[in-house]
Amino acid sequence: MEETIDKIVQWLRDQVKEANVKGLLVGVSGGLDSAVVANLIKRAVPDHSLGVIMPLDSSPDSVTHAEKVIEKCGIDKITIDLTDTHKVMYTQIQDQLKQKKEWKEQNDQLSNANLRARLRMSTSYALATNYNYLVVGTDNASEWYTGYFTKYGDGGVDILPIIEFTKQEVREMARALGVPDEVVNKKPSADLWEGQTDETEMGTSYDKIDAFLKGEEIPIKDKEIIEKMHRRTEHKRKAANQFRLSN
Ligand SMILES: Nc1ncnc2c1ncn2[C@@H]1O[C@H](COP(=O)(O)OP(=O)(O)OC[C@H]2O[C@@H]([n+]3cccc(C(=O)O)c3)[C@H](O)[C@@H]2O)[C@@H](O)[C@H]1O
Ligand SMILES: Nc1ncnc2c1ncn2[C@@H]1O[C@H](COP(=O)(O)OP(=O)(O)OP(=O)(O)O)[C@@H](O)[C@H]1O
Ligand SMILES: [Mg+2]
Repeated sequence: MEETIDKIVQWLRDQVKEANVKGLLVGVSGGLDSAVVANLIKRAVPDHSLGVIMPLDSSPDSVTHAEKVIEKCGIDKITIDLTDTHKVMYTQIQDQLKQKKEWKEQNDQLSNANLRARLRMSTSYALATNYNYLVVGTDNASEWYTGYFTKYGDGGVDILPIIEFTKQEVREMARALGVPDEVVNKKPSADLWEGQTDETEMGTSYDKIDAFLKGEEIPIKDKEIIEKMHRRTEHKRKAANQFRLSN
C-alpha cells in the first residue's frame, strides 16, 4: 500500500507541475474518499494543500468528521456554508417550475440533491482560481463504473487520483494514511438528503460492485443493477457530443 501511495503522491506532484499551478484543493465531506484525497494532497504539496468544508443542511457529524480529518492531516481549511445560498436558489427554481407546471414531485429530491453537488463544484472552482490550485476529485473505481456521482457536480473536477481503486482499496489506503477510525468505518453517504446511504439508494453494495470489478461471480440481481447503472451513465464518462457540419 505504501508503494501505491507514493506513486499517487508523485503523480499529484507531476500534475501540479504540468498544470503550472501552486497547489491542490479538495472538498472535505467527513466521508472516506475525501479523507484519503486530503491526506494524499498533503503529502504531495504540504504547503499548498487546501480542504474545503461546504456544509449544506449537513449533519453535525459530517462537519465534525471533516474537521477532524483536516486537523489530523494538516492541510489548510476553509469553511463555506452553502445552506442559505442553496435555499434561495432552489426556492426560485421550484417556484418557476410550478408556474410552468413542470414541477414533478418524483424529481424534486434528486434535482435538489444534484444542485447541492453543483454548488459545491462552483465554490471549489471560485477558490481554485484565486489560489491558483487544481480541484482534486474523489471518485473511486466503484463510483466511476456505476456513474454514482453528479455530472458536473462532484464529477466536475480537474484530476482524479483514486479513480483506479475500489471502495475496499480506498478503505485500506485510508487506514495506511491514518484517517480517523470513525471515518474509515462509517457507511458511505452522499449526504444529499437526510438518511441517504449509497448502498440503499443503489440497491446493491460496494462489496458486490468491487467483486464484480475484479471479475468475481456475484448474484445475478446485483450484476443486473450494476450493468444497468453503467449503461445509463455512459454519457457522464465522456465529453459532450459535438455537432460537426462534416459528419
Ligand atoms: N444519454 C445522455 N446523454 C447526455 N446527457 C444525458 C444523457 N442522459 C442524461 N443526461 C443528462 O444527465 C443528467 C443526469 O445526470 P446527473 O445530473 O448526474 O443525475 P443522476 O445520475 O440522475 O443522479 C446523480 C446520482 O449520483 C448520486 N450522487 C451524487 C453526488 C454525490 C454522490 C456521492 O456518492 O457522494 C452520489 C446521487 O445520489 C444520484 O443517485 C440529466 O439531467 C441530463 O441532463
Ligand atoms: N459537506 C461537504 N463539504 C465539502 N465537500 C463535500 C461535502 N459533501 C460532499 N463533498 C464532496 O463531494 C465528494 C463526493 O462525495 P462522496 O460521498 O462520494 O465521498 P466521501 O463523502 O468523501 O466518501 P463516502 O463515499 O465514503 O461518503 C466528496 O468526496 C467531497 O469532495
Ligand atoms: Mg460522502
